[in-house]
Amino acid sequence: MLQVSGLNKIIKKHKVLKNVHLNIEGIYGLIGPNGAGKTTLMKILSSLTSMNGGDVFIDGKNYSNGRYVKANKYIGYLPQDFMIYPKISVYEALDHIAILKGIMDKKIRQDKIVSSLEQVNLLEHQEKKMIELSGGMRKRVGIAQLLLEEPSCLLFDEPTAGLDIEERIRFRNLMKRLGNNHTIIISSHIIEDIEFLATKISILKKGEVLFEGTPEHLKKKAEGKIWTKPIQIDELNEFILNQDVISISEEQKNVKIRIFSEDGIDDNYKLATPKLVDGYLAVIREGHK
Ligand SMILES: Nc1ncnc2c1ncn2[C@@H]1O[C@H](COP(=O)(O)OP(=O)(O)OP(=O)(O)O)[C@@H](O)[C@H]1O
Repeated sequence: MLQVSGLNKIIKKHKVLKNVHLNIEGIYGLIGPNGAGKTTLMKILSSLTSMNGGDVFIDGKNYSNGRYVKANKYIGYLPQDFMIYPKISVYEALDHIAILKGIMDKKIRQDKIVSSLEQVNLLEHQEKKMIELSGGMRKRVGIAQLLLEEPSCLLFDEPTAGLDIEERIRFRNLMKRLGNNHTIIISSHIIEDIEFLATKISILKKGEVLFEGTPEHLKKKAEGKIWTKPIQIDELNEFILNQDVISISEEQKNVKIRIFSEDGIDDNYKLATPKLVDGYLAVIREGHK
């Protein structure tokens, strides 16, 4: 359990995080528009940048001095793009990082590298050069180097961005598995990934927490606001222009549109069960008022 309390961050006189309070547990989805402060928060938690006041607790113990979080041993951060030492092998890269992390005993280092590679399914690729790896495999090496220190919390910043479909699914399953014995924070704009992974969600906008709760709780925020209606395919353009269409689905010759509206527009619209994306929209739009 990772708790953030009263955290503030000012960059160039601009308040990027404003009195942020979070109770982070399980697989925690951090979502919000561009510039909301998600990456900044992750960088603060992993000691890569400072803060302007606030406390960070892991299992009840405070690891902050008000300026920096000092919990490197417990918190591992995977940045958006992980690429190191392109010309050496995966094993050599991890060996080098392990030494930098202060694991000097060769046998201990070997055991830790093998165990980390096993956890990310890369043992059979240990001889490959970093440059020969796909984007998803590189990210898995990024996780393996975090696991060398056995952190209890893993932070992933837009982990599936840029991965092809199969890699994305593989990477998502790996994160799900790691969630069995780690607290994980995932920042992502890909709502399907959050839907698949997150057991708890927070929404950040302009540095403020607008929502924290379970996926079910978030869906409830859009109850009574999502409507569907079957239309003819040639009417679609007009509806897209004039209504707040969230998605469309094809049903035989008809197209069904889903729209966001505070009240039903006319009797032809039927109230629909909200999805996670609808709850997100409801919270973000409420935050506009
Ligand atoms: N080094 C910096 N100098 C100036 N402004 C910065 C710097 N780093 C972050 N910011 C500003 O802080 C705010 C939060 O940025 P941050 O990258 O944390 O947002 P984000 O939620 O991760 O966005 P995205 O979803 O686009 O990755 C933005 O307004 C950004 O412009």
